[in-house]
Amino acid sequence: MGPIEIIFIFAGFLGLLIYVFLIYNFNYWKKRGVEGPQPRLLFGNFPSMLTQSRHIIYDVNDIYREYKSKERFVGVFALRTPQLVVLDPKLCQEILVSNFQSFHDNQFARMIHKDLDPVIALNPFILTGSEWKDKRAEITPALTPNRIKASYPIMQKVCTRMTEYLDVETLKPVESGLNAKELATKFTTEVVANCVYGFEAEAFEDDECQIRERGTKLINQSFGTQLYFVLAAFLPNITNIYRLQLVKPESEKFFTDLMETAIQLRKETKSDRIDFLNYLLQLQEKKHLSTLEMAAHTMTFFLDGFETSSVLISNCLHLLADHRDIQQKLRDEINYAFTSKGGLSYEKLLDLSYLDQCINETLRLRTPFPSGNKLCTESCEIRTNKGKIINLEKSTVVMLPYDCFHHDPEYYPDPERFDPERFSPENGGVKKYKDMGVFLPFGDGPRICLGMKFALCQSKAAVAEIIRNWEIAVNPQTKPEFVIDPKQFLYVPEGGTWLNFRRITS
Ligand code: HEM
Repeated sequence: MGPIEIIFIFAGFLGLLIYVFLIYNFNYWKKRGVEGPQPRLLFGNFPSMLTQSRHIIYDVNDIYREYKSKERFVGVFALRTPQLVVLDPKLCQEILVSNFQSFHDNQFARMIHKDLDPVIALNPFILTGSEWKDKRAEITPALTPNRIKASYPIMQKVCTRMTEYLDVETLKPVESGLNAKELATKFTTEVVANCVYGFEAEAFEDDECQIRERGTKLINQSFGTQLYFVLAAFLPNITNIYRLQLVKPESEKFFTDLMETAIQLRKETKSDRIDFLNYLLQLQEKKHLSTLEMAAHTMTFFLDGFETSSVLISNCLHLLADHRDIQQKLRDEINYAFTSKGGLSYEKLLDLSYLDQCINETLRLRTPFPSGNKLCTESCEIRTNKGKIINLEKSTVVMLPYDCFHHDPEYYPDPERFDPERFSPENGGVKKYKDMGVFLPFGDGPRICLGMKFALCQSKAAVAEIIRNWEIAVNPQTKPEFVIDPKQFLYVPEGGTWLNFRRITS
């Protein structure tokens, strides 16, 4: 046998091995009697994970629509790894709330290692088991309604700064309009920097604002990291064998230095502002936290807080710009509550029922986190539609497709329509949908979003400020159809949201 033949035989053998490796798991769900779509070689049931030709939630929606009338859940393959997709909101509620002890961790926890990435590993979203419980309890008092109320004057100041910024920007002869997401991110960066670090980020003054840039690029997005995530989808155990540092060392240093400066400044100025930093300093004294631990706490606020809320704000502005009648109705409500002396007080802001409806309808239609991926932490039994009991193995990833529930005509008639009336008090308000388990923008149960009230407050403050002062319209540069950007994890449109602003008050 010559060398060419040997190479051919070797290549054929290797090809066969890879083929067997890719498909040998594909009968995993069949063996257990769980229905589901046929996986494709290499791609499994979520081809978009590899091709990135569309956002993965579109693949999930296709499966949901095909199976939801037949099954409570289906077995799928993320490339080659078995996962369960929940189709029944009642089962979703069980996983999030009543059977929480069997699903208390997030899948993402597998990817992060405390010794390598301490600034993000202490985020409650990442933490697992009792460590999660302790850190969540530690951070919860920082986000009580009283503390949010105390931060509201800061938000109002940032609102004024945003209007000044818009006054200047809208004078510029730019045909493309303004990028709503950019505007919203400037706003949330400034609010979070002020509330967390106690100083200004100068996000409106500086297009290359350091805090924002560093925050957005905190997780290394190199080709190597992306490859690691894809490999982890093929071979989940790789995260135990080869551990990758996700945060660049210079970014970690930037945020710990920032924390040190913030602490020093607060001690020097002896400010008694009841903000997040004030709470952290009390916590540091009580629990002797290191600067790194303090920085990790601020990262929780920062990472979870600025991007998600800016997605909500920009999507809400987009929908309002597209529905001028709803925009005007909202403006009337805001103007009625606004007084020239006190502006829009915290209590009044939270009392604006139509604003609340518009925000909830945006969260339904364009859910920033379109799904939740939970880990089965303790094997348990789940029941199929026909009453058959399936034993779910420990470590199985369970996908909760929030976006699919939010777009299901069975729960929301004419689901693609932006209709804030769905959430009116006369129609049962948001409670009706929460009770049905079909309104989940913030998740539910013991792990429900910790910053929900803060997020709603800052988002409402920004939307109210803009709608009161500006008439907004969609600029033609915005794509007519909202297609989620496949390269983003959150719900943002391809091509961005571009809006025209016309001043109505001076
Ligand atoms: C519109 C804005 C936001 C949305 C849509 C959102 C959504 C979510 C969702 C879906 C989860 C997962 C819940 C689950 O596991 O079931 C979550 C968790 C979390 N969020 Fe938010 N979030 C937002 C803003 C914020 C803000 C402003 C903060 C901090 C100030 C924050 C802090 C957290 C934390 C710490 C967790 C982890 C909770 C835990 O695992 O115990 N979020 N959020």
